[in-house]
Amino acid sequence: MSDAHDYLRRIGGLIRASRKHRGWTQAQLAEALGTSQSAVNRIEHGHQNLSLDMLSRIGDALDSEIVSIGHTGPMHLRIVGGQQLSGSIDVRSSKNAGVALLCASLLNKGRTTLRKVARIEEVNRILEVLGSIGVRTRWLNDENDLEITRPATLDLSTMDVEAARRTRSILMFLGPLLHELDRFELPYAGGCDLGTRTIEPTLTALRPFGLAVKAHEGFYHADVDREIVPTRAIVLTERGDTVTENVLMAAARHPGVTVIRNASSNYMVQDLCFFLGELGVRVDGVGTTTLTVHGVAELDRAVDYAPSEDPIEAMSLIAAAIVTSSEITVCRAPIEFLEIELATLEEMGLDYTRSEEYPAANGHTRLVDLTVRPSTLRAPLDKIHPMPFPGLNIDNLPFFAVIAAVASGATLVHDWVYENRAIYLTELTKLGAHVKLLDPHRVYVEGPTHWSAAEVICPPALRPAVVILLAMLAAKGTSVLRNIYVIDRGYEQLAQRLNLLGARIETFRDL
Ligand SMILES: CC(=O)N[C@H]1[C@@H](OP(=O)(O)OP(=O)(O)OC[C@H]2O[C@@H](n3ccc(=O)[nH]c3=O)[C@H](O)[C@@H]2O)O[C@H](CO)[C@@H](O)[C@@H]1O
Ligand SMILES: C=C(OP(=O)(O)O)C(=O)O
Repeated sequence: MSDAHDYLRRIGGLIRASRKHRGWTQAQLAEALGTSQSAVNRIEHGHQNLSLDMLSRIGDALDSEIVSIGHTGPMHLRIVGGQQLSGSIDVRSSKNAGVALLCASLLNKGRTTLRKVARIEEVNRILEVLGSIGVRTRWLNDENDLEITRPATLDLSTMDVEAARRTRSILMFLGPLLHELDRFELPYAGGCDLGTRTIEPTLTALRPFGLAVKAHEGFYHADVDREIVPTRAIVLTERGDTVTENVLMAAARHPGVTVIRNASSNYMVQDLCFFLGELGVRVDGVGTTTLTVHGVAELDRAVDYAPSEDPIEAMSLIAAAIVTSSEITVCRAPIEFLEIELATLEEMGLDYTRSEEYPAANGHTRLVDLTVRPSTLRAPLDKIHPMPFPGLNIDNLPFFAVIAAVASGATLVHDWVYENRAIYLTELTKLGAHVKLLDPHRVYVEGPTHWSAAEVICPPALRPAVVILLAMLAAKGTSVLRNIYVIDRGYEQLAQRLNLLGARIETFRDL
């Protein structure tokens, strides 16, 4: 086969996958392009030469950047650091609520509309999985509103296993699926590589709903015994987010009252509770560690919900202002989920102001605009460590390493949660920081740092990768950050949005 034909065949495959992802037939795509169904068929099989104009029209019609770019090699960033940033930036909706709500849409026989969903790779993977099992999803506009319509019966045999394996969120199919399938399989979950991330608490917590899971050869094999229903409160062995969300989703369609104790009250869990409320499932105790769910056997409503802003993105932007010594206003920051972080930063000497509070589109979450100004920071007296909400968020902890690097003095950052995340923070030494790994859970950071530009490959964990990017923004000269898929998993157009604040970041791929 010639190179050109192979290339056309690969592009055709991408177009076909993209079209199916949108839930379109060849005829529908043909109509959108003003061509015939047989032409689309030829394109998808690589039997038709494609002009750049046609490729970009297909990209527009299918809303797929991959097609308009036409190749899929890893993406990298080239950063000219040392620029001062300025201006204001809106925080987008959260990755973690986005993926939870996509999974929760499976509970609803009616149409689900989610407003301003983060258009990130993690969401794309779940959309691919949903599309592959027969769920129709459609981006409605440039605002990232998303419509989800599930079929009466789901066909798991056609699941896009490759997409499923790339996200940890696939675990959140367990709760919704146990209501409609007696037996099913899900591939092992992926996500950030942070050392062993157990799923045992999830399996234990779903057992009272009759779910038994055996892990075997890359798949979780699930069996549901409908005779078994919860008879007492479900006590979580860990106050985890995913486990809490799974139990909430299982309880939502269990006709009766389910009490969940030691529940996470973190931001994505709260968004899920509010969404369930819109679906007709009352959840008492939102924001506390005891949730009482008044389940309803059949959920069938046209539901419209706007997940709230991402506290981790807000923290990332605050950290960007701090390390580049810039004045930035971070608008729409969910203050309730940033209070400990801000109190800690205030103690370190951060000069910032916050606006009056105003409600998020979900009507519940409290937002503020935060203006962060250049400050001279000192290391905190005590170690910095995360706790379940309302503590300092574990996903915000890595940002304290790069902030500690610009503060004078020594800071101990203690990540007791993950077996293998702190280790990635030592990559900051490549940019001139003094970061010492004391043991797998603790790093010692000595500042202030004289940053120097470097070339680094993204560690396989989202937040540490962003931390490296922030250090590159601070380092004078040109840095290169390779393989940024891991960042795109959780942030929407981060480089482009930082550029609007005055950063100089260019995206490129290997040829
Ligand atoms: C899609 C999503 O929402 N992902 C978030 C979710 O992942 P997720 O809920 O999947 O988090 P994990 O289940 O991996 O839990 C995090 C880690 O904390 C440990 N642990 C957790 C709670 C506890 O009370 N004791 C304890 O030891 C777990 O063993 C695990 O090692 O929560 C994590 C912790 O907030 C966040 O980093 C992730 O961004
Ligand atoms: C750990 C994270 O994500 P995930 O659970 O998707 O791996 C994160 O958001 O930092």
